[in-house]
Amino acid sequence: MNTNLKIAIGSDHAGFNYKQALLGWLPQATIKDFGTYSTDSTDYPDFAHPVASAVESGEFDFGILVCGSANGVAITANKHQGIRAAICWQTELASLARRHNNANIICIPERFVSLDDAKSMVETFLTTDFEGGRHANRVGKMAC
Ligand SMILES: O=C(CO)[C@H](O)[C@H](O)[C@H](O)COP(=O)(O)O
Repeated sequence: MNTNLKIAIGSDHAGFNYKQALLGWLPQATIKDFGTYSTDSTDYPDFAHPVASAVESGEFDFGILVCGSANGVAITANKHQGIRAAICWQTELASLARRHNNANIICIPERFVSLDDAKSMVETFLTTDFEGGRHANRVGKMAC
């Protein structure tokens, strides 16, 4: 995995355990933890917005957001004009999110996937390039 990538990661309480596992698995030099920092009940926008802003600014290359279903963090992150946040529950979806949608944040549903699948999705997401071509036309039309 490209250790030069700068990655922003965040979760609510329902995504905390997988966030911590991913922190211990990804190269530490390239990742910043935006919280949450326990399993105490939290509000996912409080963590999704900072991660989205960090990626949208260009300070970080990609974001990883984890919550129970991934819906909350994805809906929140996609409020940001420069964000293309994709909910992924299997590795092929993580690949397509990068290849076809040029996604810059992966949203993982902790309560619905295994940790091994989460790791596989993250590795695929971070190592797959956008294909451009016809897909670039479509991505260019996303803004409203
Ligand atoms: O937005 C969500 C649900 O679509 C996230 O999965 C949250 O993690 C979830 O709502 C948290 O639920 P809880 O009952 O408060 O733990």
